Amino acid sequence: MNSAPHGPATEQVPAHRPPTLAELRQRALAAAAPRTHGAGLAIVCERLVRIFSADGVEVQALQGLDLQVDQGDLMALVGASGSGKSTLLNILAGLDVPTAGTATVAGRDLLGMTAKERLAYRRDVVGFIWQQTARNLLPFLTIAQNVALPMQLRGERGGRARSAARAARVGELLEALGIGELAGRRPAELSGGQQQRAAIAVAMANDPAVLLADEPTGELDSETGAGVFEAFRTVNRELNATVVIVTHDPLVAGEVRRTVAVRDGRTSSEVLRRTVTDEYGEESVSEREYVMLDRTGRVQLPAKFLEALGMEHRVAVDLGADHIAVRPDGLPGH
Ligand SMILES: Nc1ncnc2c1ncn2[C@@H]1O[C@H](COP(=O)(O)OP(=O)(O)OP(=O)(O)O)[C@@H](O)[C@H]1O
Repeated sequence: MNSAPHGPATEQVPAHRPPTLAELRQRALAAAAPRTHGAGLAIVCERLVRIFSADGVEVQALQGLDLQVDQGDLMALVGASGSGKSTLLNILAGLDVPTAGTATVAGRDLLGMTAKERLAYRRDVVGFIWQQTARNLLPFLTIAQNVALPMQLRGERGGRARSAARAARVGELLEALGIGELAGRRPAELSGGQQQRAAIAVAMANDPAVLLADEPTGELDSETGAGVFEAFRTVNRELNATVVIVTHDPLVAGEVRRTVAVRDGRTSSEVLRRTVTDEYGEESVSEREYVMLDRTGRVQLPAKFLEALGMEHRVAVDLGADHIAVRPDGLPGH
């Protein structure tokens, strides 16, 4: 998991001697120092809770979710149906407000915004792409007009120079997404994949810091979906957007550097991928699985690991020099 800088680092005191007064003072100062919380991070969620009440029944869609996303990251959020992915995405998009916890996107505190600030946040700081292709674009406007609309809604005056700059931005975005020649068409005259790429252009119109997408390839066949995913890669790489994609699509989840799994309203595990080059210059992708460690020291071990070793109820833990070993209870010698 990514670590956020939490104030000045303190020196570790060897276990065999008690800390000196100077060391204790240094620790106290470090603890009291203002936290550079969120520096270099596009998204920070801590103990995020969202409770829905429907027909007198309470549903805890998010149950203390923690998530940090680096600026410039391209990541996938996966998880079973009902695990809380869309609830999280709606909160990050400013469409819903959490019941408790903290959520910060591009330095904006999502719990402390006025209605006016929330509107500006949704227009300027985040871009959102829905699964339903028809929901992302206004059917009676051309693709170019759809992309220009968020810029016009900013309401900045500036006459001809401003209009020319907007038109140039529309052209650049459509070219970058490979649909420049479709600028004059209406959404119904585009394929599903082209509509989603146009939706990405609309979401990027005001140059948001974060792009959020809820199952953007869900209605597309895998080849078209791969093209749309490539468009996300382009805006991430060339337009510096941090991209978070909720997906069931194994193709998308397998292609991003980081995949975070949500289970029962919490982030439960994640996979980080990096390309490694061996001594013969051959490139391969190395994958490593991580689990979240919460403030009280709880970790949720991957179900497939527990099943593989038949672990349940109680496990034996041992402290090693640089690791903690978790073994099935009742192994001989443990
Ligand atoms: N507006 C709402 N009112 C009541 N309950 C809700 C509401 N929105 C979501 N829920 C509940 O919250 C839980 C999480 O739902 P959410 O849509 O976030 O899951 P999800 O992981 O996105 O699922 P899916 O993959 O099926 O879209 C579910 O139990 C859902 O029924």
